[in-house]
Amino acid sequence: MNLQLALDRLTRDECFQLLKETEPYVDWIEIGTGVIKEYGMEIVREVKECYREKVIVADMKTCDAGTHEAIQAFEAGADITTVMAFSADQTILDTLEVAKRYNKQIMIDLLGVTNQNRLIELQRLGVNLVSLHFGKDMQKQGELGAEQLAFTTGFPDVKVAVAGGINVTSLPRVLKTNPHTVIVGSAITKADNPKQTAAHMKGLFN
Ligand SMILES: O=C(CO)[C@H](O)[C@H](O)COP(=O)(O)O
Repeated sequence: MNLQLALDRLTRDECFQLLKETEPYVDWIEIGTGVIKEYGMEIVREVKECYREKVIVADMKTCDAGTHEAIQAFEAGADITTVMAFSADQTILDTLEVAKRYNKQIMIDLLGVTNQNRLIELQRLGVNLVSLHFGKDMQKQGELGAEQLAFTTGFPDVKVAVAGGINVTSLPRVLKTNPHTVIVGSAITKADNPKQTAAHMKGLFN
């Protein structure tokens, strides 16, 4: 099981300071969508250069122009780039094709998808990595519940990453569902002691 640290709503310096402190406990590093919007692909390139042994996830949240955006992410050094599940099938197919060409991966973000039929379709298109994502704004009205966590049950061939306000309290409940990857952002990045929090959370994986 991987711990993916999501770097969102942070400056470049904050990203690198957080990585310096938490790197031993983190398996995958996500450059958040807002951080990419602020600093462009250059920050993906810089993080990969500093952390070559880590899996770098560029949270591009691509929903169109899939070929172009997947190439942008992989050329910058991302190992995985994200694509929204509601995108046209052609976008999903195009990004999968680019990933194959670069020997990299696509993570499909299920934000807003409530019908399992889309997951069936995605699997048929060749998708094998998804993120079960309870969005930042949805978190204002609740938290990732058992119903959302059960959404990918019955898809043993699909690797599932789980995201959305996961903290020290909710992590044990998430871990019980045996996800491939747990994505944690603010619980670590906004913690008084990010290093201690990352170490504690990673410790719960064992
Ligand atoms: O994709 C994201 C926001 O769009 C975040 O990466 C994801 O929600 C994890 O962050 P947090 O733990 O703060 O919710």
